[in-house]
Amino acid sequence: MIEAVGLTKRYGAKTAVYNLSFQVRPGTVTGFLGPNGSGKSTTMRMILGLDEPTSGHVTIGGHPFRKLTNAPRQVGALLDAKAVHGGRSARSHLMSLAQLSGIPAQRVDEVLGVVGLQDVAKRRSKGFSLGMGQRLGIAAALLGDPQVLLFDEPINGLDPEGIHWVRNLMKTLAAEGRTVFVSSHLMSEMAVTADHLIVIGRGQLLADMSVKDFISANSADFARVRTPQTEPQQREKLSSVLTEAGGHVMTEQDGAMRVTGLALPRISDLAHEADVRLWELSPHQASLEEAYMRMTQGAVDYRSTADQLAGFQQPPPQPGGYAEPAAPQQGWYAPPPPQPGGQPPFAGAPLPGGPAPAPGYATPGQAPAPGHNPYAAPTAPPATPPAPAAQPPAAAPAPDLTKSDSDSPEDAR
Ligand SMILES: Nc1ncnc2c1ncn2[C@@H]1O[C@H](COP(=O)(O)OP(=O)(O)OP(=O)(O)O)[C@@H](O)[C@H]1O
Repeated sequence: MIEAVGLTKRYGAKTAVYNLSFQVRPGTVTGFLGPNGSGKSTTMRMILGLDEPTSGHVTIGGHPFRKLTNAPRQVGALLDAKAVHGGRSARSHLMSLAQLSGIPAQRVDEVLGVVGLQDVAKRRSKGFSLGMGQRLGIAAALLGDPQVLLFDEPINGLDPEGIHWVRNLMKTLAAEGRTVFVSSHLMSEMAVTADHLIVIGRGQLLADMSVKDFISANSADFARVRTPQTEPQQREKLSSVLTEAGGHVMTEQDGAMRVTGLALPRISDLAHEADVRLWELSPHQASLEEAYMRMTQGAVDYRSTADQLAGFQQPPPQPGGYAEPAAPQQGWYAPPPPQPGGQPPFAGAPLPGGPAPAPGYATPGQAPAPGHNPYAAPTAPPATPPAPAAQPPAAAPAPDLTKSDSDSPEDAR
């Protein structure tokens, strides 16, 4: 088991990870999710003893990584697939790692087979594609047949077949009782790979829950209902009627109502009885990706200016309910409001910008709901979220045991 307690890492004025506490248990795939720059790699480096926490601590099987005896046999990691001497063949790279840890040569051939690189084992890795490099990195992580495995964005650069393979590999490793901790910024991928999720934003814990709980909290069907924008009293009237009838009504950023607990025909009948005109009544299912984006929207460091203009830069969710928009905006899924002449005002991709986090989640600066994380006692986060670094990150290198001054052809054995 991996256990982090109050883990904090500062690089000068930049707080990369703040007061992070979680457990990663054996026998499950735990997804580590967060937007770019949220602190996933920094956390993984601290787990692997490559970065020293500013405060707090993290252990593997009860011990700090650096205190583990023959660590490569206990913990395997893929942090940076490019941390390979390009002049060496895949086999030679793995052989050098194996020899450093007293692992027999036979195991090198085994893992080459597991990752499907046996036919290119003698080719120099500098000619490898991104996907082949990822496979070689995964082979290196598996070399010591460790009980604990960490993978930082393992599906980067893989084709669909490769992604499918990584997904199954993670599940198989977990089914063997191993602890599997895998980072990603793709909720959709983690939903089909992981059993448990740890979500961070700006270095802070946003959620720690099973994928099952995440799905049940976020996949509910709902109806999107819109009344004429010019007549807000119609919306108020319908909202009261729907609530009285047992529906749950929330207001989306663009002023539409998100209604759960009532079937569409019933909503239509109630609107008709209340003499309220509808501009939209449509069925929807909240997507996991949407829920994840909503959860992390206040914690995204890097965002396209085009996205900001288009409305990604919404105000953070309001505690206890959906934010009331200052002015009607385009919704996530909805077709544009009817225009004179029937022309949509603009065409474009659906825009996030959304409602409050689902129950059980924390907004940045809050601890997640109790019951999900044993450490989730309310904490006092920094008054303002840590600002993005002025400089691009100077990522600490993964341990590269393969560096050599030689780049001779003999290396490609
Ligand atoms: N050595 C360093 N010196 C200064 N700042 C750093 C250093 N390493 C990371 N950071 C900063 O810490 C923050 C977290 O970075 P980290 O690489 O851990 O995020 P991440 O979630 O892994 O991002 P990504 O998904 O883009 O890989 C970033 O703002 C980054 O700029």
